[in-house]
Amino acid sequence: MDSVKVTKICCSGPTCAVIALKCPHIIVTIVDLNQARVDAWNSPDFKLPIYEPGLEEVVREARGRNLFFSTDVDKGIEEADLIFVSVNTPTKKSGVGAGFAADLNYVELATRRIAQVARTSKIVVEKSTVPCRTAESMRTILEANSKPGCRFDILSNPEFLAEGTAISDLFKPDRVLIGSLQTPEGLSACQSLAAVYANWVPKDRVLTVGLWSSELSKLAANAMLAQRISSINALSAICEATGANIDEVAHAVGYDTRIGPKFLKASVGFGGSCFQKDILNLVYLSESLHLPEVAAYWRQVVEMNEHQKRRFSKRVVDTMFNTITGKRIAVLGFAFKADTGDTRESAAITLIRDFQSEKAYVNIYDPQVPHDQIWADLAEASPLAPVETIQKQVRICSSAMEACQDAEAVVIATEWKEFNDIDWEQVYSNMNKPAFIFDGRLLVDAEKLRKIGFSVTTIGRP
Ligand SMILES: NC(=O)C1=CN([C@@H]2O[C@H](COP(=O)(O)OP(=O)(O)OC[C@H]3O[C@@H](n4cnc5c(N)ncnc54)[C@H](O)[C@@H]3O)[C@@H](O)[C@H]2O)C=CC1
Ligand SMILES: O=C(O)[C@H]1O[C@H](OP(=O)(O)OP(=O)(O)OC[C@H]2O[C@@H](n3ccc(=O)[nH]c3=O)[C@H](O)[C@@H]2O)[C@H](O)[C@@H](O)[C@@H]1O
Repeated sequence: MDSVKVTKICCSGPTCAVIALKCPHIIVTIVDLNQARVDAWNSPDFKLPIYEPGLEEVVREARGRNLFFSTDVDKGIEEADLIFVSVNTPTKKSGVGAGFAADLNYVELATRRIAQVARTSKIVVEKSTVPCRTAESMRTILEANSKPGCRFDILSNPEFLAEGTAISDLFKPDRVLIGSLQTPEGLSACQSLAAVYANWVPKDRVLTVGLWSSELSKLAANAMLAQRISSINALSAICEATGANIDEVAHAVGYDTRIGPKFLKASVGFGGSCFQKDILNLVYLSESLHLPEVAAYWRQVVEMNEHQKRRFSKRVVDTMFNTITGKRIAVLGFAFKADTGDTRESAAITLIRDFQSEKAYVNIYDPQVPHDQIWADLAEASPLAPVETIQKQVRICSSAMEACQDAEAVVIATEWKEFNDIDWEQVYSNMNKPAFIFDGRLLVDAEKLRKIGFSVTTIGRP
């Protein structure tokens, strides 16, 4: 069966901006219901809705050439041969599976829209991270609502990029995974999408597998990445209690080629929009399949992460003579990792909430996170606290130096490189004494800071 040559794509997000850049012969329209987001994508001065290194250059080159942004979802659907569904799939907050299951409402609404609007055959690509066998539901919805002569082929093509390195991940992916039904039509649709990636991804990096394997591989990859972090963080607690050094342990362990050195950095806890959500999704899936031991195994990865955050806040309080009431703490970094403005599930939010509940004053500085985002996150983290109370306890600062002024302690919550270049002597002279530093990211040179006079506490070191 001949595969369809894709000439028009409709989708959302950085992935499709890169497809447009690499495939000038394909018209790519990114559609989103959110007008403010689309306006930002289209803004004349390239004030894009997300901060992502390298993204602006991609959009500058392709926008208006073969890359377009629009809220006209229906037109986007109608004109495309291939549609990526990359809508949000957050953890459900209520109803069946609340707190664990993925909320598939947005995927279903987008799918129904495609069925309703399409007048010609389409390849529909599931890009969102979804539970195993979601493509089956999408196919049922599409087929039950399709117009005569219209056929839909569903593919799974999970996204593996990480925030902060999205553009380089997309330019040089470890692999592109495409799952399809193993029917002639399914395999042909798979070839159509593979041909798009072939414009810049070497053939041996495009893996084609069955639909369900592809869906599950995405959850599996995130679960195993997060599991490495929880493993190293669990070991960091043993280091603190024994005198071992977690960096040395990670280095020694990672030298084994079977284990490898990446993703073994101990931290105050992983954050981000996906690790927790996807593991909980896997936990729910396992429970639904009557596999309680499997569910418990994966759940522990998230529980260890919660434990790591709590352990860190407690160490701050313990070290500061068992009370931080009325003390000023500077929190450097609010994003869930460096090189992103994203704060979803950021460990900083939990730490600050803990400091607030100890009645400390908190100064926050992050080079990328907008101030109103910080306020919104803090309000959501403490729903019972009146806004005025939060505002009395917290100050958002526009530099690290300002945040550290008159503080008793500095907490490094995000590994922004610029925190290494801070004039620590100056910080020391501006702080109350004894001046404490708590490095939740293994970022700063503890010995150098001790020489200045700081009392330094680092994750995974005694
Ligand atoms: N953020 C990331 O780095 C990664 C995200 N993913 C997955 O990709 C999916 C999307 O994640 P994000 O981009 O972070 O979510 P997001 O919440 O930032 O963006 C989703 C967008 O979809 C739009 N939308 C919702 N329903 C729509 C509809 N019916 N029609 C058109 N637009 C609609 C929303 O307005 C929103 O702008 C999730 O399933 C996530 O797990 C996978 C890998 C990486
Ligand atoms: O599905 C997703 O959304 C994405 O989730 C992660 O990407 P992301 O969350 O953007 O960022 P990571 O670099 O994975 O970092 C996640 C968290 O783990 C922390 N981390 C990471 C690595 C490490 O060694 N130690 C550690 O604490 C980071 O600071 C951060 O808080 C995966 O790395 C991507 O492959 C995946 O596509």
